[in-house]
Amino acid sequence: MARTTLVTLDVSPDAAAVAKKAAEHFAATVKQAVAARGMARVAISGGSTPKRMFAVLSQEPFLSDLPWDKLHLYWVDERCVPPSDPESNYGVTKELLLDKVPLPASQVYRMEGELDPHEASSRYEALIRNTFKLEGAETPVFDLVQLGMGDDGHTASLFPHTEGIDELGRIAFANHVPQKNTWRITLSWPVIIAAREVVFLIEGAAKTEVLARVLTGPKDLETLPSQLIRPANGKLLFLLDTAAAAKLPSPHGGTMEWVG
Ligand SMILES: O=C1O[C@H](COP(=O)(O)O)[C@@H](O)[C@H](O)[C@H]1O
Repeated sequence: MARTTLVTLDVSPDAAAVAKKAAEHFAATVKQAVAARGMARVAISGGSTPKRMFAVLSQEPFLSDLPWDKLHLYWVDERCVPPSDPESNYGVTKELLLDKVPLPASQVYRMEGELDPHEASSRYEALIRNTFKLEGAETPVFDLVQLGMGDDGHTASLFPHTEGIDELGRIAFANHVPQKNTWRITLSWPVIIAAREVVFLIEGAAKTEVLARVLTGPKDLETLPSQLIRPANGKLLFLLDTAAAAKLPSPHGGTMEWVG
């Protein structure tokens, strides 16, 4: 059955402005979760896009203003490399954010990219089960999941035409990505869409075409895994720069109904 998602397109003039918006949205969501439930559980992505946001979050006003002691930080996906590798999503976050803010190390839950990917993903699933105190087949509900999108339409480490697109039962799993000749560790899309708040951060001209195809083109989940992200709460936020938004029906921002 087709579902309608209310999509909010928030378009900023450049990448620096997107980073500021993303940091403000992160902070507001964390504070709201802490007020409601006493803690905030956030899953962040890697790649290049969130780097500027990490730098913004590591400075004032966020440095003093965020309830860092109540934040529990997880990852959406990880590359199969040690944390010291420049490709490590955790490593990048550590350098730009974690080393600069008073977030307790015991509340930072990284994916162990240095291990065998199957073992690492099983350990991550167990860690999520334990920290969320899940029972049976319960799905974890993150307060915020931040996503990026590759210029091939992938999100998290759900790449086009990979087996991970069909993974419904796991919380985290190892996905083989033949086009990159590598494995990745990733949350499954049913876990991502169960979050209370899901946001995509997307910028740059390399993403213009693919973003328009994801939001306005025919449904093709195998080719465009980002189309899997239709949150259970029926709403989805895109923080974009003008380059990425250029081929959308409302390139300056607004709302749209995404039916599929
Ligand atoms: O490989 C990845 O790519 C996406 C997008 O990355 P970007 O460099 O284009 O921002 C990212 O969201 C994902 O977490 C990452 O592992």
